[in-house]
Amino acid sequence: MKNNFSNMVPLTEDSPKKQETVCIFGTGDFGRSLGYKMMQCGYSIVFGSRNAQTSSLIPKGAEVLSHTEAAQKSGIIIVAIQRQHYNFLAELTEVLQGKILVDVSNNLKINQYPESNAEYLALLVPGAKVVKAFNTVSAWALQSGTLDASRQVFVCGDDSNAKQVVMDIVRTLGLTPLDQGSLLLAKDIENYPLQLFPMWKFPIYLSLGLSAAFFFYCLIRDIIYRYVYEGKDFSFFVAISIPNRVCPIVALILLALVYLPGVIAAILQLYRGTKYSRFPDWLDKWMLCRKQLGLVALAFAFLHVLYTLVIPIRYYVRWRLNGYVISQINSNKTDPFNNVNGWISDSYVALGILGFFLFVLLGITSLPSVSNSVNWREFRFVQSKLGYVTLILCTAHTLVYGGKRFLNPSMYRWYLPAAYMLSLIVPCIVLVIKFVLVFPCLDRPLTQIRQGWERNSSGS
Ligand SMILES: NC(=O)C1=CN([C@@H]2O[C@H](COP(=O)(O)OP(=O)(O)OC[C@H]3O[C@@H](n4cnc5c(N)ncnc54)[C@H](OP(=O)(O)O)[C@@H]3O)[C@@H](O)[C@H]2O)C=CC1
Ligand SMILES: [Fe+3]
Repeated sequence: MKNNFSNMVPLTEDSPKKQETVCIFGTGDFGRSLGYKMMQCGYSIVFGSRNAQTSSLIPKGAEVLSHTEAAQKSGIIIVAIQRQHYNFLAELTEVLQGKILVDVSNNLKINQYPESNAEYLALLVPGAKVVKAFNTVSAWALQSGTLDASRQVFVCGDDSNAKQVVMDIVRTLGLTPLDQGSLLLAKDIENYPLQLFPMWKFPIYLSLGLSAAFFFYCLIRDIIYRYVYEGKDFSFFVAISIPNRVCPIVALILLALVYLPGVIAAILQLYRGTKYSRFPDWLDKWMLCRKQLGLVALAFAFLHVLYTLVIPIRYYVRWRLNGYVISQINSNKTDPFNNVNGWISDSYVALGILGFFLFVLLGITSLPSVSNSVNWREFRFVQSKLGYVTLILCTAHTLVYGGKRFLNPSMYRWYLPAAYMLSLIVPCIVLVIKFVLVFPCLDRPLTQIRQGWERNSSGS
C-alpha cells in the first residue's frame, strides 16, 4: 500500500492553524498515514528515519531528519516501527529522556512475546514515558478517512500526564480515546486486533449447534422415518420445509437467551441483597455478548420470514391445495368456513409480523450510530421494554402456531412436538421468572426482599 501523499488533497493555507510539532519514527505505511492525518488536523510533523531524505511518498510539508535530530524537535515521539527493530532506540536514551514515546505496534500472533511491545519499549528507554495507543487503527482507515468501524483508540500508560497528551491528539484526529489504565494493559490492547470476533464466537457456535441438532431431528422425523415406514420420498424438504422449521426455533431460543442472563443476574442480586457484588465470570461473558446473540437471532428470524413468504409459490404446496380442492369437487361437498380457524390463522400471522417488526427495531437500535444518538434511558427502554414485548409476541406467535396445528391434526400429521416444545421452554422460563419473580420485587429495596426471604426460610 505505497501511497503517494503528495498527490492527495494538498494541505493548503486554509488548513487548521499549526499546533505543536510531533515526531514520528519510521516512514512506513502507518507512520506516513498517521503523519498525513495529523498534518490535516493542524500538527506539524517531523519524521525520524534511517534515510533522512524527503521522498515523494512523504506527506508534503513534513520534515525528514535522522532519529536524533527529529527527537530533539518534539516532546512526543510516535514509534511507527516494528518491535523487532526497536533495539536502536536504546542508543537514543539520552535524547529521549523525559519524552513521551507512543507505541503503536501490533504483533502477528496473540501473546507472541512474554511482555507487551510497549513494556519492552519502556525497558529499552527507561527515561521515557511510554504510552500505548493507535494500534487498533489501520493505516488504510487513516488514509481513506473511513474510520467508522475503528473510531475507538485504546490508550494505556503509567504516566497520566503523558496519557492525557496522547488522548488529546487522539481527540483532535476525530477519534475516541478509551483510557484502559496502566501499561500492564498494553498486552490486552496488543492482542485486541488479533482476536477474531471474540464476542461473536459463543452466539455463532451456539446457533450452529442448535441448527444442526434441530436439522437432524427434522431430517430423521420428516424424511428418513417417512421413507422407511411409509415408503414416501420427501427428500426435497431439506430445501425449504426443514430450514423453515429450524430457523424460527433457533431464533426464538436465541432471543430468549438474550434476556435469560438478565433475569439470572436479577435473581442473584435479589438473593445476595446487593447489586454491588460481582457476577460469576460465565454470567459476565454471557451478558457481554447479548447484542451479538440478538443479532444472530434476528438473522434467523429474517430467514424464517423469507422462507415463509415463498410458501404460496412452492410446487408442493400448490399441488396439495389443488388436490384438496379437487377432492372436494369429486365428493361434491364444500368445507364450511371455520371462524375459529380464521381467527387463529390471522392472529398467528399478525403476532409474527408485529414480533418481527419489533425485532428489526431492536436490531437497528443496537447499531452504534443509532445507539450513540439516544440517551441511556432511551436505549434501555428500547432494548429492555421493547425487547420483552418482542419476546412475548414471538412466543405467542409460536404458541398460536402450535394451537393451529393441534386443531388440524389431519392436515399436519408430521407436526414436531419435541422441537416445538423445546423452542418454547427457554422463552417461557425467561418470561415466567421476569414477570412472576423479578418484576414484582423491583419496587422494593433489595435488602427488604432479602430479609423477607431469610425470614421465610428460617420460619419454614
Ligand atoms: N500498517 C498498519 O495498518 C498498522 C501498523 N501498526 C504498527 O505500526 C508499526 C509500523 O507499521 P507499518 O508502517 O505498517 O510497517 P512498515 O514496514 O511499512 O514500516 C516500518 C518502518 O520502520 C522503519 N524500520 C524498518 N526497519 C528498521 C530498522 N531496522 N531500524 C529502524 N527503523 C526501521 C522503516 O522506516 P525508515 O525507513 O523511515 O527508517 C519502515 O518504513 C508496526 O509496529 C505496526 O505493528 C499499527 C496499526 C496499524
Ligand atoms: Fe413463524
